[in-house]
Amino acid sequence: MTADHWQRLRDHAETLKPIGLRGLFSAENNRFERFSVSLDDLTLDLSKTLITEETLGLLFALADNCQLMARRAAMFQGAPINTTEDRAALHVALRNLSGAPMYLGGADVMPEVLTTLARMSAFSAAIRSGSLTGHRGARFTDVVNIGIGGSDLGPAMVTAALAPYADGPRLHFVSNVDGAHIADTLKPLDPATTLFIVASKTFTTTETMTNAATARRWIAGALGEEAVGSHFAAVSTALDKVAEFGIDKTRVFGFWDWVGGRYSVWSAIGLPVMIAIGAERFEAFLGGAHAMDLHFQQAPMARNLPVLLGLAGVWHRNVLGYGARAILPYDQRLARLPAYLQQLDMESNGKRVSRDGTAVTEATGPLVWGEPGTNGQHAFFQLLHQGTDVIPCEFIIAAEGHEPDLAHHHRQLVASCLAQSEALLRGRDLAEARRQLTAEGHPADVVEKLAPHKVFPGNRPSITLVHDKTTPYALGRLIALYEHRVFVEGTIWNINSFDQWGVELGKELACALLPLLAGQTPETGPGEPVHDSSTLGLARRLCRAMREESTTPET
Ligand SMILES: O=P(O)(O)OC[C@H]1O[C@](O)(CO)[C@@H](O)[C@@H]1O
Repeated sequence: MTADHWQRLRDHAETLKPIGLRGLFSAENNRFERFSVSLDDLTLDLSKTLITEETLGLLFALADNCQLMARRAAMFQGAPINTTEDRAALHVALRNLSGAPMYLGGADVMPEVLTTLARMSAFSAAIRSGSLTGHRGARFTDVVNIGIGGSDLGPAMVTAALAPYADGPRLHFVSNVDGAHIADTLKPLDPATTLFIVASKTFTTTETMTNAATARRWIAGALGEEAVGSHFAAVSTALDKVAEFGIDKTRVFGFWDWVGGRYSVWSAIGLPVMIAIGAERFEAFLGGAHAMDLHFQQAPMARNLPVLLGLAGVWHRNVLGYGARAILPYDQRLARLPAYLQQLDMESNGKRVSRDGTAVTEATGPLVWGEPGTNGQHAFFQLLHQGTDVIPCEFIIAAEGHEPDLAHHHRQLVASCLAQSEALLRGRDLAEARRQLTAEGHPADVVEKLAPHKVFPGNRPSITLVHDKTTPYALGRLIALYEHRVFVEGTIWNINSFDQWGVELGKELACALLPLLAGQTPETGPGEPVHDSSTLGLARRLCRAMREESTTPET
């Protein structure tokens, strides 16, 4: 019974709480050796979490009880584990560069995967070399990816992270339907040297279709309708819809319904990344993810990074009751990683019913948020250290930066990262605070007044991930680690991590509101308003101002 496993974990947690994290460190001086695990140069340090070997044993037993190994095998075997959409979740095939067969319903998907990859390589090489040009024969200097969610966050995050490896055209990403996004992006660009990639799995997403139509008008307006074909490419699973938009099929890169949007950066959705860094480095990125796939499949639980990271997440969420996790990359170029992981984690595991549709009995995905360190330290770390909620922090740091001339910056970055996790653990008690204030020469009354404010409770958990350098390979491996972590947690919670029904209702209601904002009277059902009075009131209020704005003559 899974309930017994939860109970054992909760009973065990009660025995650890009075000891606390600091207590564990005082009692054992080799926690780092015991609770950190590596895959090549990637080290996962769990020692600053409230765990012991017994904790891990209980978590492994829970994982066994939840059939983690069988579920993992089902994913790699292409079983339709996304049951509500009757689809496999076989994104791992996209980084299987060995080409060893991977089956979906008895058919090997690898030939198609490798063919698409080869087409992407040829296309990106032609753009990078300038052999494929715009309508007027000019080389493309700028590429604008139009997409949202998984069709934006992955390539945008990876392109920024791997900027030191970029030697192709400049990349831009437009996602928001707010006209400001595309307007600001296009302002400095020259239509003659700009290529658009319209990226949408479904090719129906309103934001993307609206932005794509605006981009199309921009090209047609500047270069003529006949130029459109030379300035657009598309990435989609809906090839018929792409054809309707008017993009030539030689410039369309497909992927498959067994690739979820938030798992798609490895597919043709990664085309902008390939254009920026070249096919060889893109393949290194895939190679890093593949190494993590093999590790996830082969390593025993006690050495398995995704299993350990996932179970630490479950321990924090369900047993210790922490509702959030902070993602803190000490790497400015990983600034979009928290946003990327928000979609990966929260769209996957923000669920309230089990796989069979019954209500879950345990809490599921936590709130995921974050910012790069050290900026976060000067903003929200106050709450992490002294707020009333405990938020487990996940620090990510490379041993080496990409700026050899600025090694002293990197030393400060590393020192800050380590100091934060140390401070969270260690804290500062009242006596220490008093001693410090006295040593600073404050009079006794000031010491008494200030000391409580200078207390840090400590005992706050954190996880640290370290690798040598954020190379394409290391980044691929890191993202795949987080993907599998989400899978491990979703398996323990017995939810479907691969659907996203929760995004639908808002989309439907937005469609229903559009006529109202265009000044039409909403239809009402028998005796019932279609919209609640707040939504209706706000819509009318906005509508009035919108019309006034649109009729205001330009000055
Ligand atoms: O690639 P598409 O089909 O435009 O979808 C974009 C995003 O929208 C979502 O469906 C959520 O609305 C995501 O799952 C997806 O990544």
